[in-house]
Amino acid sequence: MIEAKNLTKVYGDGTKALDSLTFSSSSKSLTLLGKNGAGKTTFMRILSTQLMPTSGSALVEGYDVVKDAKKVRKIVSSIPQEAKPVGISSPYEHVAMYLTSRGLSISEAISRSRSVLKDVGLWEVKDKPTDSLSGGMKRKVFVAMALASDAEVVFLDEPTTGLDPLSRMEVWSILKSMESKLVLTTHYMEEAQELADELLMINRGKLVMSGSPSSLLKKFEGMVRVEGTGEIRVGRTMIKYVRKDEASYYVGKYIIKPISLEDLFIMYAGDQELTYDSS
Ligand SMILES: Nc1ncnc2c1ncn2[C@@H]1O[C@H](COP(=O)(O)OP(=O)(O)OP(=O)(O)O)[C@@H](O)[C@H]1O
Repeated sequence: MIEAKNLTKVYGDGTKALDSLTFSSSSKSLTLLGKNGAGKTTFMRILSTQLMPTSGSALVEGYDVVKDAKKVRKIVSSIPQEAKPVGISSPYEHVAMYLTSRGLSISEAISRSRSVLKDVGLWEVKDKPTDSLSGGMKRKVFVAMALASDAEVVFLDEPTTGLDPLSRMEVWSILKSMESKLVLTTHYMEEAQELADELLMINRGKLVMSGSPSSLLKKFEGMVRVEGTGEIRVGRTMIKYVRKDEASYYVGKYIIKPISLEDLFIMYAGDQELTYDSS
């Protein structure tokens, strides 16, 4: 269970990254969505005890992230967005050392590292210095660490950024097979669709909406997206949402796309108050 009550974070330079965020979730897999700078990483860092809130409270599995920080650290594993491997150490050393630092015996750490490195497809490069691996493979080292941790709650900040489409799908299937609860951030809407039981959308540190992908997409039920015309502007693209039975009018002249989480993002992640236009 993840709970936040009036959670606020003001950084030293006065930036208010979280603004009285109140939210609770008992989902197995929670995905945080929001524009760059919305406050997702700040929220994850507070939940995983890497950052102190300015005010308000947050609980992970019932433990307060400030008062019970040591207990929280025992049950969570966190892979930050900016995580960089130690270049001279191998994937195998990364995973095994991480596990021993979490209190596993050396023999347990060795056997679990071996099995996880096979699972994530890093077995053939397990003894190479991570410096010599590709960017995507380096990212997978951290996925392997999270997977191996067996933590009750695993926080992953943009876990598949930089991975090729096949590797990304492999990582999704690994994450789905994990028993741990997952809290992740992503800018890939297919990833959110694939992994999230529940979405939390944040804008300027405030909760915009939360719910299952299917319940949130009900807002667009019976509609399609038309690109090339309309009032909504995303960069140079003009968009509107019309009812499916009106779509035939646009066929051949405009691009018509089925509704996806991207549309939820377009409509709600920013500051604009947008409305459906079916004229
Ligand atoms: N150490 C810091 N000092 C000052 N401001 C910060 C610091 N870290 C983040 N911020 C600011 O806090 C706000 C929220 O940042 P945060 O990293 O939480 O956003 P985010 O939603 O994770 O963004 P992204 O999707 O780009 O990773 C932004 O305005 C950011 O510039």
